[in-house]
Amino acid sequence: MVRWQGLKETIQLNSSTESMRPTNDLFAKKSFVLTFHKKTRGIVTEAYLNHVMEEGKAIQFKNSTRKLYANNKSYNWQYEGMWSWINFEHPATFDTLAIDPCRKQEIIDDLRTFKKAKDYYAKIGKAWKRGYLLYGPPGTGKSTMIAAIANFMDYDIYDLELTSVKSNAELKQLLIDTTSKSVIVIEDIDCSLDLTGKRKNKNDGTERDDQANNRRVTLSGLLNFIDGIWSACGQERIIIFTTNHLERLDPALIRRGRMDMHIEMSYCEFEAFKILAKNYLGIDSHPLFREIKLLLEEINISPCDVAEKLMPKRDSQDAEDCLKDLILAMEAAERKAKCKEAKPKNLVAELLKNLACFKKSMKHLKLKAG
Ligand SMILES: Nc1ncnc2c1ncn2[C@@H]1O[C@H](COP(=O)(O)OP(=O)(O)OP(=O)(O)O)[C@@H](O)[C@H]1O
Repeated sequence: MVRWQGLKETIQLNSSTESMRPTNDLFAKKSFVLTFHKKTRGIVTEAYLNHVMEEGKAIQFKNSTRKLYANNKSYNWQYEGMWSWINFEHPATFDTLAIDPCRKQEIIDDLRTFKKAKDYYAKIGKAWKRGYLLYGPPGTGKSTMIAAIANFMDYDIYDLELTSVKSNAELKQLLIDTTSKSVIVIEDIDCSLDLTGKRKNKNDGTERDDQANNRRVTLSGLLNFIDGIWSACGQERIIIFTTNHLERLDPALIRRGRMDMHIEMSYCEFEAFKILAKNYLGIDSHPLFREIKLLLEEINISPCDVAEKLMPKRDSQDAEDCLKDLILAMEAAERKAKCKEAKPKNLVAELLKNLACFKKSMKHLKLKAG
């Protein structure tokens, strides 16, 4: 039987010992006293205290605020370090993420397995890291997924802006300066690195030929970043790429082993809609759900656009008003899509009409000439 007792002692600092602090400051010193029977000394001082320390560290890590890092430009490293950070306080979780529930469970299972797999990775001789490729149209939840993963794993996020990195050597330095238990993210990877070898300016889309200056990040530099020998310098890391254009990525970059899991973030389907309705309106069902289900089967609407409609815009707007707003928006989108589809048909009809007119005139001309 052990007994813990918390002690709090108030100490007065004097100016000679703490010269940087004002005199007569009062500080509280906290400690704990552990009392146990001498028969249990062996167990308490070894197994029990070790267990308490381990648990304490785990709780401290869980409670410590996670950080969101961004890379600094290299000419500032001397003053600012390689990465700047702010507290990471994104509220997204897997509960609030609107994707197909089976897919969601698969991702959660994968992350859980990864977290426990230190010995397994050591056994198979691989660095303890995993790559995820998130692809899909804008507003389908790729950034939200990254936040949910970081929250689920309790990891810091390193948001790597590739267009600010001048060379492969810099990229390696940045990698070395990241910590374990982290998610390293390169968003919109197709916009940051042209896989033919030229990099693009993210803002205006123009190409910079950095090769001439020998100052560029190349595909091989990036491949080394993901799984070269330096990539094993940290433990327990997840690397995530996002893109709106999967087809623009070099297969070498996204092959299994580099990007282990390819996750498609798709337009809103009914199961995802139900998660959004639960989050935004607090409802599991409604008579209008049937109509919404049918519309979702017909049109492509991003979860981002659905979420926007489900958000009440004024106090008097209830769940039904929001659902009606969503239906109106989807009906408008459906009409627009039908109009687009109809246009080529009209063009063909127009062409056929013109052709008939042309034939008629030719016949007329021939008759005249005859
Ligand atoms: N699947 C989703 N689940 C929950 N919320 C979502 C989802 N998709 C989009 N949202 C909402 O829409 C907003 C935009 O989504 P997000 O930034 O994650 O999309 P994205 O796919 O990263 O877009 P982009 O490709 O333009 O960067 C989010 O703030 C979130 O509120």
